[in-house]
Amino acid sequence: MYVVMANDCIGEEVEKLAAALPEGGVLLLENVRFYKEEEKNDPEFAKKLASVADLYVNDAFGTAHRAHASTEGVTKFLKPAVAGFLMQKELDYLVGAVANPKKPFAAIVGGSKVSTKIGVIESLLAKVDILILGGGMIYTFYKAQGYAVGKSLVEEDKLELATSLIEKAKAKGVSLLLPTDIVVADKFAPNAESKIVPATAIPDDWMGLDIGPDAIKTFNAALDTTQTIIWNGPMGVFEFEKFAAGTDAIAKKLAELTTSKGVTTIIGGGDSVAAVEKAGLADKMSHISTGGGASLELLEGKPLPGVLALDDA
Ligand SMILES: Nc1ncnc2c1ncn2[C@@H]1O[C@H](COP(=O)(O)OP(=O)(O)O)[C@@H](O)[C@H]1O
Ligand SMILES: O=C(OP(=O)(O)O)[C@H](O)COP(=O)(O)O
Repeated sequence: MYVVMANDCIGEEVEKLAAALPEGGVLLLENVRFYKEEEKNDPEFAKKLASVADLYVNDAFGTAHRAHASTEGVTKFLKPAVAGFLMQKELDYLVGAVANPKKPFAAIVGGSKVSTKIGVIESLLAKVDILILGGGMIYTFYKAQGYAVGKSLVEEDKLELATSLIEKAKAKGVSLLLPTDIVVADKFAPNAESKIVPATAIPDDWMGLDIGPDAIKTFNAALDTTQTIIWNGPMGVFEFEKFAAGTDAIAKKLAELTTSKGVTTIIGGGDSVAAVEKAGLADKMSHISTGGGASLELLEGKPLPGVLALDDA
């Protein structure tokens, strides 16, 4: 196959290379973000990008939440403007499976802070049967319930929100599961001292960095009852080997449920994807999203400008 790369994404050289492209050839352009006009969604820049093409296929799901010149502006100058195969798969899973899931449907939400996941938790609460929480955000939930959390990560200004999310789950009949035990560390370091404690008995001067073995057992038993699972955010500080067990266990469970029971498993981008890839289980899941921010916005129910700009099929 004839593939050629240009040193720019607009201009004379690009025009010449495009004009000389043989049937079936590929012209790869330089990164559009080297121009500030890209992120500003400058119409003149979008027009220049469009000038060498006849139609537009957007397969960059990871940037679909951005209204930039190459994702949104360019669609005003090229028709048809359509989704590529990857974009279609991302939308089928993240919109389709979540809007119309095989039930029971569980969501696992982790990661560092509750503040960055409020939208996704609230949106999923309206759809799931089971909501499993892990990662750094759980200490805000524990503190809101009056537990001592030692030096664990807590967002003091989100305590009321945590209480209201627990109440919302109850009102909607969603089974909200918080870990019953925790792996605590004496410092935030890969070689920290660690021990397993009940979630209700985190000692002063220690911090929770992973979910414990009882929590893993309970979470696994809940996941065994499901048909669809969506996962966003690691269960602990998985970058440190010593605190990766909870995240690895969830990754293994999802892989097993997908292959042996045909459960639909969707990994929603960012660090959870990195964790699944690190565990070598990426090809076992039903869908691994290529967009961190984009998948989160979709799961929050926000429209993506890069998708809205495309023509209906
Ligand atoms: N108990 C914890 N304390 C502090 N940080 C945590 C804890 N559990 C997980 N994290 C951190 O959360 C980060 C991922 O959070 P986030 O960016 O919200 O997830 P994602 O990228 O999957 O959406 C990881 O770097 C991980 O180390
Ligand atoms: O890497 C990307 O997204 P991700 O880190 O959210 O997966 C995309 O390129 C979007 O990046 P941006 O947040 O700089 O627009």
